[in-house]
Amino acid sequence: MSMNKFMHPRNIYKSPPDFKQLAVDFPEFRNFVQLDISGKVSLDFKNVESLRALTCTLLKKDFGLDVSIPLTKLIPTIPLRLNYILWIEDLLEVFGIKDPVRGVDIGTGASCVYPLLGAKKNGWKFSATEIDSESVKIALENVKRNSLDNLIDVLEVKDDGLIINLVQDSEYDFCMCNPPFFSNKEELHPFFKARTKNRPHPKNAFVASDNEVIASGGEVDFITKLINESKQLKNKETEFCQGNTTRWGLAWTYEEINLRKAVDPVKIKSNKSKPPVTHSIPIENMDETHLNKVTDELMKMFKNLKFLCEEVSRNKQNLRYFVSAFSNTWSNQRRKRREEKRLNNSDSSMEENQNNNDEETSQKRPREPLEGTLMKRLRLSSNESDMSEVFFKFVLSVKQEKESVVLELNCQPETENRDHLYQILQYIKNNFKMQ
Ligand SMILES: C[S@@+](CC[C@H](N)C(=O)[O-])C[C@H]1O[C@@H](n2cnc3c(N)ncnc32)[C@H](O)[C@@H]1O
Repeated sequence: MSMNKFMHPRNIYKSPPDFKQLAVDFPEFRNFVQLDISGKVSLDFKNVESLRALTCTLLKKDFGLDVSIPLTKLIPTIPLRLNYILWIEDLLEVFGIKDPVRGVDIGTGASCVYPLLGAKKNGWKFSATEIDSESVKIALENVKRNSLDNLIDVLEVKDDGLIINLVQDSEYDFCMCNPPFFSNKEELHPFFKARTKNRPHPKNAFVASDNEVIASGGEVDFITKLINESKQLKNKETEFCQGNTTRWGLAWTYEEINLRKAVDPVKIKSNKSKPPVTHSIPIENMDETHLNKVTDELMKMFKNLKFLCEEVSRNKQNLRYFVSAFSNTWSNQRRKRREEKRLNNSDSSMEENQNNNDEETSQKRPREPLEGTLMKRLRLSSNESDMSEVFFKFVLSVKQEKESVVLELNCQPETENRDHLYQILQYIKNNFKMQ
């Protein structure tokens, strides 16, 4: 739950749910928790039934929703789904749209989670589309069980258009979508889309039917199709859309309105109070390739430092990344190198000793320092291997200016440490070599 600080400021799950209290209050949840000898209650996130129990219990406790989802269908993570609803609330506020609000949810799934949340929490009306007939049936039952059929229409659709048929004769204030993320079965592997092999293993079990998460062309084609359809509907009432798989949100409008006024998930994460740490790399005869050359060099450096680097946004003049470090791999580099060199030397002479069984040489080397050296090596390697917890996280912007590329580093509030930021920038300055 260390990622909770990334959540929307109004997300009630910024403080993790109290599993103990949930187990006391909800017997159906109690069956899935473990109690250790210290009295701590935990949940096995790798178990799909436990995840379903958590989802259904949170929906019941926090929204009064009674939802049933078969284990063969996508089990929505409620804190993330709530994030998107809150984001839409913010966008509607920017547009000045108040009751009655009417939206479309494309691919609502068996849970019908977004319409149920939006209708119950805010009284929004929804047209919820779904291509999978089994999911449509279950979604309809979920809507009915919660007496929300006056607000939510679940529509079974064909794969012949996402909103084009829907929006022909009705008006909507927004259109949202959590698209099928993958384009084929191979992509279901957790590392397929990872930009680095260092990405930690997912902590949660993943279950969904193939149709729910696979569509020809994956999320990019799905959203491209949606954008193209929305262009055709430009003068109709399509205001914005959200596409989301890995917590990325995409919103657009044809109105003269600055969507940035709404809560920007990236802005939430960056540190607004302190200015970024910056460094300017002078470039002679700047052209459009230089920005990429600089970022390529930075990525190589970050790979050496075992950082996890995720691109957040990209345009011709500006690239932005979230960078996570899992231990301090950047400071005292010279000392670490010296240490390693010394270890290597001592290792090779130790091998020589063993191979040659040269009594004289072995007598020259006392035992004590050797043990000390081995211990140091253990400490170094254990420092570097734990990828499960983020040690330090920052935002890196790489901006092309007239005769330079400017780097801006900014702390993420949850691991705020300006010293780390200065040290990492110093490491970059010391090691940056433009090819
Ligand atoms: C990733 S799931 C999202 C389900 C749910 N909205 C959620 O967030 O948990 C994508 C859903 O889109 C549906 N889908 C795929 N193609 C579609 C299409 N052309 N029109 C409507 N729904 C579609 C899938 O069946 C699946 O239920």
